[in-house]
Formats: sequence, structure tokens, C-alpha cells
Amino acid sequence: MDFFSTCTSDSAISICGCDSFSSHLRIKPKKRINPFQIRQFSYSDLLSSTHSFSPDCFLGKGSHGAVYKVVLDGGKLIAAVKRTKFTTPSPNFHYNSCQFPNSTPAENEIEILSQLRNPRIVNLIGFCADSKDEKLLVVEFMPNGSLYDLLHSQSRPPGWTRRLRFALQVAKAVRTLHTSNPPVIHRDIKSSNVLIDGNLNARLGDFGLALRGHVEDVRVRCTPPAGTLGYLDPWYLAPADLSVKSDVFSFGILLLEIISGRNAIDVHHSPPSVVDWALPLIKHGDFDGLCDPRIGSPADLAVIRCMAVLAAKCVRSTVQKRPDMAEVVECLKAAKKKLHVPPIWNNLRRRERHVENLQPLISNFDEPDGSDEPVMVCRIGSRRNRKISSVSSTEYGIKTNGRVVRSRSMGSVNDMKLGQINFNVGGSYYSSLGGRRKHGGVAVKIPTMKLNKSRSVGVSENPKFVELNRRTASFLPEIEMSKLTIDCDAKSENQMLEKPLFQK
Ligand SMILES: Nc1ncnc2c1ncn2[C@@H]1O[C@H](COP(=O)(O)OP(=O)(O)OP(=O)(O)O)[C@@H](O)[C@H]1O
Repeated sequence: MDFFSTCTSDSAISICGCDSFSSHLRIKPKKRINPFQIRQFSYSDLLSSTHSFSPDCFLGKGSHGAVYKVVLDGGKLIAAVKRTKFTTPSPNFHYNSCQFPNSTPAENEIEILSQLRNPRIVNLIGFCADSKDEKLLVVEFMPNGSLYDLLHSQSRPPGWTRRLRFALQVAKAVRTLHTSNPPVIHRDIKSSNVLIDGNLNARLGDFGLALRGHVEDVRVRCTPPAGTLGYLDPWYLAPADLSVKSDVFSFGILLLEIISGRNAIDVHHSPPSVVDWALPLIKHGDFDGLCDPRIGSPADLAVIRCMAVLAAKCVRSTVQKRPDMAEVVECLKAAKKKLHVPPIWNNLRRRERHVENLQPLISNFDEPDGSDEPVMVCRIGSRRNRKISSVSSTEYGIKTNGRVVRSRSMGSVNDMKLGQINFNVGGSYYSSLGGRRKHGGVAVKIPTMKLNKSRSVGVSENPKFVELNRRTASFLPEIEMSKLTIDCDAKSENQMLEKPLFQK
């Protein structure tokens, strides 16, 4: 079904606004519920307003097409046009992210966004249906680039206040999607899909892979897995595996990226996967070593502990044990409060840490979700002892002509070369380096990918990839995340910080 042929701007309006409904029933609505209109633009208008899609208006390029800045309505409306060309899929790979076989990401995005309006997302303004060889989406213009650009730019990395604010804003956006009826699962949460608006607020964009519906709905159950490697939940192997918790996994990866400034997958580091690298640090309580070395840790390390443990919970292998986005939001709010603790308290905590650095302390704390198995936690690491695995700033991205180029962390399935790939069989994720690994005495041999820009991909349409994912998943053991805790409330925080001191 072609969205453009079946859904005109009028029908889109009728879905979104309450006007037509209320006038039909002759009932005066008590309150207008954010009426908004999806506009239909003519191709000639968009062409002239972008000077024939000139390089001056070019904003960026994604896996589905290019994005241009456009000035419309005589200068009153500044927007971004996403231009998606019709392409013939390769015989090995069918990009089939959407509910219907003929539906493209652009059509899918219109279908989803025409029923959503939220200040935390990049909202749809309209579309253009009169171009034969491409589809054009007009969305809100985000003048401050993407979160990816901000995090990985070498000039001025954002500080902790902004990082935490961005994380909370994205979490709120995802919570809104998950709590809408029917729920929307974004399926492509990553830093390059988080855009920064004119007020320096983070907005979630790119709904090309999103799915709207309950997990038991036919359309959801028939849609093959898709996403971006590095952020994609490795337990999402078949359509039936999809749940809102897949988004929670991707959010966990994003959170680790926000804390550490490291790419989701960076082949210049060992281990390349941010999860592989971060989880041991979190387990050993080395929250200092986790922080982006360009900005160091915040005055109160409890903020990082809160964020890091939350991220670890989000990437848990037991899908049901991952928090939902409402819990994530609450935890990040608690972390934000800690960031704004009056300086006197921060000073006290700093002194407390100083004592700890002299004599590293081990503390026990309880797992909040039932397991009361005592955990040995090496508490707060010294900054001087920061792990070598901390990423040096020169390795975040390649700077060319003043523009930060996204690090080429991994390949799309289009670039997949069958050879060897190494999925991490010991954790809740996989990495994309070739080779063999042993797990339980069994060598796992999996194909290699040619590494390329981090791009959204349809995954399980490739039969080889489906098979590969299945075989790998059968080796994936339950990650030992039960020893981690989200300690956001002041009580447990005090227990973590103070109990060992008093025990001495
Ligand atoms: N609404 C917007 N306002 C301003 N710039 C935008 C907007 N949307 C996208 N861009 C820019 O265009 C680039 C490409 O965006 P697009 O969503 O097509 O791809 P992507 O998210 O980078 O990659 P992928 O398609 O693999 O998800 C973004 O990185 C961003 O810099």
C-alpha cells in the first residue's frame, strides 16, 4: 500500500486534529487537543526554495537519503527536507523496515509522525507527493546538529549538565512513544537520530524504522528486525522478539555513549564495543574511568554511578529485567538532582572520596530487584589511576575541513562480506570484528563485516544474517547483571558512600 496514494494530506489532518470529528458529532470540544495539520508541499516549491537542492542547503546524509534546509512561506518557515530516492534493493538485501512490503521509510515516517506531536521529537510539518522518483518529507529544522556531532566533536564537548539534560530529554521522548496508544517502538535510537533544536533541547528524530502497534499486532509481528548495529538489541532476532525493551537496550547504549564520549562501536579501541568496555568498569565501580576524559568526572561521582548503572540495566540480557522508560526517566531525574546538590555537600563528598582514594574501599549493597547476593564493589577509582581504555580525544572522530565526520564504526548489511564476524558471546551485545571466540568450549565462527559508517539497516531480511544471529544467540549466556543496582534514592546512595567509612 502506498501511503502517498492512499493518505492525502486531508486524511492525515483528519487523523491528527479533533476538528472534523467534533463538527461531525456537533459536540463542542471542551479543549482543543493540539490540533496540527500535515501540509502538502509542491515539488516545485521545495525545489526553488532549496535552489534545486544545492550544496549550500545540504544538512547531512543518512542511509535513506539526504537532508536539506528549506525556507518556505516567504521566509516564515525554516524546515528540513528529507529526500529519499527510490532505489532497487540488492538481491541479497531487502530493506523492509515497514509494515507493508511497498512502504518506504519515508512513508512509514509520515504514517507514524502524522499521529504524534511532541516537543521532544522532531515533528513532521508536511510532505511532497508529486515527485515521481523520490519522496520528500518536511520536518522541523534542528539548527544545532545531532547529539552525535556534539558528543564526538573535538572542539567543545558538552559538560555534565547538558549531557544529563539530553539523556533525560531523549528518555522522555521514548517514554512518550512507549506510552502512546498504540505504542510506538522507535527501533533506531542512536546519537545521530537525536537532534538539537534552537533552544539546545534534544529531540528524537528519524522514525523511518519505527513501528506503531501492540507487539501482538499482525503488522508488528510481520516486520523483520531492523536497526543500527551497535545499538541494536541482540535479543531482537525475529519479529516476535520485538518489544519496547529493544528501545530500552538502544537507549542504554546511547547513555554509555553520553557518559563516555565513546562510539557505540569503535574499531580503534579494544574492546570495540562500548558495552564490552564499560560493563567491567561499572561492575568494579570504576565510574571515574567511565567518564569522557575530555571533561572528567562531575564533582559528585554518584551522578555517574546512577547513569552508568542505569545504562547497565538497560542492556541486560534478560529483556524483562530491563527497566521501562518511565523508570529510566525517574532515575535520570534523580541523577539530575544530584548534579545540583549545593556545593557544600559536593565538597563533603569530595573529601569523602579523597579518603577513599587513599584506601580503596569495598562495599556491599543489595540488588534492588530481589537478589540480595552481596556484591564486591571497588568503590571510587582515582582519576590518576584512570584506565588506559579511556578514550583519547583524538580518536572520537576524524575532522575534515572543520566538520566532524562520523567515525566509521560498523557496516550496514549492504556492506556485509561473508567471512568472519565476532559476536560477543559473553555479554549482552555483539561486536563486529572478525574472528573466532570460544564459549563453553565451543568455537563460534561468524561472518565479518566490512566496517563502514554507522547506519540504520534492515537486518533479518538477509537470510545469512538471520541464521548468524540465531546461531550466535544460542551461545549468548545470561549476562551477570544481577550484581548491579540502580541506586538513585538518597538512602541507598548514603549506604553506598557512607557505610564503609563508618565501618572502618
Ligand atoms: N530536522 C533536521 N534538522 C537539521 N538537520 C537534520 C535534520 N534531520 C537530519 N539532519 C541532518 O542530516 C543528517 C542525516 O540525517 P538522517 O536522519 O537522514 O540520517 P542519519 O540519522 O544520520 O543516519 P541513518 O539514516 O543511518 O539513521 C543528520 O545526521 C543531521 O545532521
